[in-house]
Amino acid sequence: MATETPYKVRWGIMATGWIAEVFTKDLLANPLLPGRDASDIRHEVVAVASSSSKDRAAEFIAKVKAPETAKAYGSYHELVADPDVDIIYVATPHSHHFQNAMLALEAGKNVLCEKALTVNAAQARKLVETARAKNLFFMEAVWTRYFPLSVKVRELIKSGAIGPVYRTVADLSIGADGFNGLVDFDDSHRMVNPELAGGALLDLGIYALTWVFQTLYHVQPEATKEKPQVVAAVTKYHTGADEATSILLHFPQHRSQGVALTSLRVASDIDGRGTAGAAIRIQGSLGEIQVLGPAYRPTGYRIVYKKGNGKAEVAEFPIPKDPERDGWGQGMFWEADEAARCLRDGRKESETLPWSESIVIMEVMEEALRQGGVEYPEVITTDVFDPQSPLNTGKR
Ligand SMILES: NC(=O)C1=CN([C@@H]2O[C@H](COP(=O)(O)OP(=O)(O)OC[C@H]3O[C@@H](n4cnc5c(N)ncnc54)[C@H](OP(=O)(O)O)[C@@H]3O)[C@@H](O)[C@H]2O)C=CC1
Ligand SMILES: O=C1OC[C@@H](O)[C@H](O)[C@H]1O
Repeated sequence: MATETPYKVRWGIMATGWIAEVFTKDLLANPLLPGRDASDIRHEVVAVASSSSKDRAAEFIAKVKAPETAKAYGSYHELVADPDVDIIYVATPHSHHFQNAMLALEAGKNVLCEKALTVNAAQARKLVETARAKNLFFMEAVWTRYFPLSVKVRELIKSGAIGPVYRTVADLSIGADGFNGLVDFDDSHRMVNPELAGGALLDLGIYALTWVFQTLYHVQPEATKEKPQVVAAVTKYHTGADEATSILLHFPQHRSQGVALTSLRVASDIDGRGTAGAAIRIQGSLGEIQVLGPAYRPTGYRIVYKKGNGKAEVAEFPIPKDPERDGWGQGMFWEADEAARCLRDGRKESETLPWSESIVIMEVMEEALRQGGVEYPEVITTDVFDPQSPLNTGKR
């Protein structure tokens, strides 16, 4: 039997922080491991750029054990100009995403951009317009959406397994109270620093919204797609960023409601052992799906039926670990595989997280932050692209 030659995608990594490392190691993990079985595509890391220095990019390449042939750049401008790069993974703080993703798109590069996609909806719309005009692939890197578990949950909902879904309650809260009025992040840290678009909602609440959206909005038929009405409660931290945000989402035509919660101080999983119960409950009239584990990296689910006599169906979804790469594997490779397949098939957006849905989610977050009076500086909220913005040149 003839074997298909895998489609090869050449990645350029923009930035060298925490998530850049996690994602790049996932790119380098064996795609054939059971549970992933991606025999049709291959990822290559061909270049890495750091706005700090070329040395930092070189250190990153060595640290993640990328091939020695990978090029190290000391600027984002050099990376986007590299003709050997097919797609750029933007791994800067969300304050930078608009300018950095525009830099790549304007240079004719496909883009996978970390969450939160942008700081506001106007920036997200501008990126989508640019990708469309330039016929480029563009996707928000909400990795959770591409987990086999998420795929299965969406299938269960569409098949009517728990009846019509009327409510989803989802929480991602990390228990980082400092017990001194502060939280466990310095004021300069991107989690709470308004200059880096800090705050619980854009960083963590987006995962709670991901569960509300993929269970209540994504599954709606196209003909009756309905944006939610939004009511939010926001507690501001002394830096001006939100430390806790709770959002009620109402889809009146579909008679459904979502509750998306996030907090830096309390925890979804207070003892780290799941004793507090599922942080995500997808509630239908015949039963409910309880998603286990953190909202960003769920580990399994339990389905409890109304007439189940107390019995629950439980399914676990382990993340494949690569024994040849120090047991590495975080589950970010599934989104990378989706990006690769989109490039191979000439698709410019992923059906799993279409451009229009990323924009609606940004609209919801913008509205919640507006209701809470959270404001960010002009340099990170503008939707005017400036290749020489300090966000692109790294001049901090
Ligand atoms: N999907 C997921 O699970 C996760 C996603 N994220 C997302 O990834 C993005 C980056 O987060 P994370 O990796 O934790 O952040 P880090 O602070 O660890 O890294 C960000 C990198 O961006 C570059 N950068 C450029 N300008 C600045 C600046 N002014 N301040 C700080 N860094 C700058 C730096 O790389 P260099 O100097 O090389 O240019 C830096 O190392 C965020 O949008 C976050 O929401 C984060 C964690 C998990
Ligand atoms: O995206 C994320 O997921 C994991 C969290 O720990 C992290 O703060 C966040 O950025």
